[in-house]
Amino acid sequence: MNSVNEKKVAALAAVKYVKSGMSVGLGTGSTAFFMIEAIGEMVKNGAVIKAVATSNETEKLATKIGIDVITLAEAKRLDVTIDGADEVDDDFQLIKGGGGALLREKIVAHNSDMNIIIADSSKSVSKLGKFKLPIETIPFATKLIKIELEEMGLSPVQRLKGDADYKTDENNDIVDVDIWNTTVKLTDLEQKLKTIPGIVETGLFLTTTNLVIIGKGEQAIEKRR
Ligand SMILES: O=C[C@H](O)[C@H](O)[C@H](O)COP(=O)(O)O
Repeated sequence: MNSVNEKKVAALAAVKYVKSGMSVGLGTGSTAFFMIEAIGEMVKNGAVIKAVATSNETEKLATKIGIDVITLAEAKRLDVTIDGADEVDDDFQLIKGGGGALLREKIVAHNSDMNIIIADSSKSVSKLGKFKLPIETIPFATKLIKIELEEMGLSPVQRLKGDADYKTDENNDIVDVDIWNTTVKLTDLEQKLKTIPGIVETGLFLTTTNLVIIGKGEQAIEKRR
């Protein structure tokens, strides 16, 4: 079975945790797409769902299919958030932000009672870091941050869109770094990166995930923290 179908299998298994009356965080990306579609179906069938979107792209899609999108301030707290990941390890640690949505995703995850990560089997890894770690930076500081990241041995590359700098929904830059060979513990690395002024957020999600659902063939494999 190809990864697209595995994404759908995982997404549909996750949507079973969504009940009418809940406030739901909607993730971003090609796996989250199937979850948003399925929640749209629930709404069509009468479920009352209030949703907070983790990106402009997700907001557009959710609104188009009739999901009531509210602000995080209006929701205050979310019952559950369902989101994808670029990599997930056996300790429920993630790399996210391949699609540039890591900042809002991390804020929404932080404000959710339950966080479910959905992914196809290719995203499940024993060690994070084959996927480059996205770091969101303030444009004023990006060039100098890149120098610091270079000195840390992280081989930073600023993300581009065509010939121009890639911009996030918050109009920030993304610098992708290579953490595969880093000897620093991920929690320490995260802490260190966050002390550099101008780094807004990293795509390391180390503590927020409660449940991982991996689509493997026709099966949805659930792993609870
Ligand atoms: O910025 C994007 C998000 O973190 C996505 O959830 C992540 O990149 C996974 O996306 P996809 O499901 O398309 O592989």
